[in-house]
Amino acid sequence: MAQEVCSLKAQLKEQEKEIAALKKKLSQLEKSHTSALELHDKVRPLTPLKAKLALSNEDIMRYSRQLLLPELGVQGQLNLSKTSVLVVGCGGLGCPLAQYLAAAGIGRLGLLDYDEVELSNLHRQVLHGEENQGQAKALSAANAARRLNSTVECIPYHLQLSSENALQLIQQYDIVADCSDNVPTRYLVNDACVLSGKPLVSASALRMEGQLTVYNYSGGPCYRCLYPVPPPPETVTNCSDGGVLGVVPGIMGCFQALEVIKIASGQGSSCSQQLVMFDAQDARFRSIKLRPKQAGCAVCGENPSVTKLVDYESFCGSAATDKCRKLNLLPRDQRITVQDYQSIMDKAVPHLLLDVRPLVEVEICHLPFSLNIPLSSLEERKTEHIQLFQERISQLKQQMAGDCRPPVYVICKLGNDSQKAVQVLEKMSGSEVDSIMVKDICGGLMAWAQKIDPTFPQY
Ligand SMILES: Nc1ncnc2c1ncn2[C@@H]1O[C@H](COP(=O)(O)OP(=O)(O)OP(=O)(O)O)[C@@H](O)[C@H]1O
Ligand SMILES: [Zn+2]
Repeated sequence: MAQEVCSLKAQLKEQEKEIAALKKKLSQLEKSHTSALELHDKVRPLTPLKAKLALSNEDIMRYSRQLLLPELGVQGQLNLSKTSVLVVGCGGLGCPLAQYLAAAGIGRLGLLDYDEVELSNLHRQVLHGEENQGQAKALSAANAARRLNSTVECIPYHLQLSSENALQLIQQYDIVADCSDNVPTRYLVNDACVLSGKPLVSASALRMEGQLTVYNYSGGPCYRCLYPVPPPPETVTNCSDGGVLGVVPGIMGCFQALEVIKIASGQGSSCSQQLVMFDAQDARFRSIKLRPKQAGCAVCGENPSVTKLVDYESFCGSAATDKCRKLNLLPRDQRITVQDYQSIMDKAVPHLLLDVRPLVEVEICHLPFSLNIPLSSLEERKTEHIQLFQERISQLKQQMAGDCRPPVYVICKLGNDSQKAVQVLEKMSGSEVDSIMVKDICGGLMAWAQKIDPTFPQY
């Protein structure tokens, strides 16, 4: 009887988890579906932007504080009203940028993003609110910008910028702002801007640092002039890996808005061939001169080899989204799934769970009984960590009957670092380490949260 009650309770718990996951999915689908009608999911030709000949009384009231600036004045304001800007990415940079461009009275704002709003976006993507979770970022940003200034024409594009649509889209705008977060998109936006002769105001933000420059403007270099070869994919970090303090993209997005406004109003930007770096730790901006436009540049040089858009994911060796950056370093038999690990836990099979994330992430959440040794410490063979690991293996051996190899399962956030850790452990010598059987848990803790335990925090 008691056994039956227990089993029913366990079944009920399982079904509750499934229901919670389904409810979440349903609400996200409903939100994006109801708003989908207004969204542009493909590129359509736009009607030309109507040029204002004079400011209305309402315009004068609304923009009075900036009209007073001799640097802007009435002509600058009229210039803003006839300028269109395409914002690529409505995330940490795109939100403040779009907010200030709308407030300043830019004529037309194209807001492009393939993604939907998530809770973890809200600390920095300030145009989106809690009620927008699950909604297309492009639409959420467009609605927020319209609330701020209904005279600005906002066009939401819920699509991924790609080699197929970039030229058609970018040709319809006067200025482009790159607010994306991945290398293939940066090259794509750059090449499309060079091929269509548009200035590109580009920024980035990570951890406590930001950068800004203006490409393809006033005879200055393009992105490829400076970075002809993409960086190795494993050296690139983004906000979901490295973290970012929300204010930092806030500052950099505002800075992008400033340069866009200066270009659009006619003052001009001084950031061509200039890289501005912001260090939030020291509260300091520094500026360095970049090399000039390169005659040998593949896209803007004298004999360009890139005359049309290419396959940027192959060129960079990485995906144009940060959603599927999954490495496959280990053979299948050296990896277990989160379901496999759940059954190991349920059956109480003796093993060691090694969590190789940095301590700061382990403090956010972790599975019970895991041993934390960050990947960097394993790579550097830090003596105290290796000793700790060996002690735990000895304990495990004592606990296990017979002479089979003690199993070590390695976990991280997404299943990339854990594979690297397996490779490091395999190369290690020493009697305790030699005898282990080490495997990686595919998809890491985020797969655990999605597939096994919906109450486990996703970060
Ligand atoms: N090729 C692309 N087409 C459309 N949108 C893009 C493209 N590449 C990147 N983006 C968008 O650019 C934005 C970058 O912003 P940011 O890095 O702040 O957001 P995020 O990807 O939501 O963050 P996180 O990495 O924390 O999940 C994202 O919303 C992303 O969807
Ligand atoms: Zn160039």
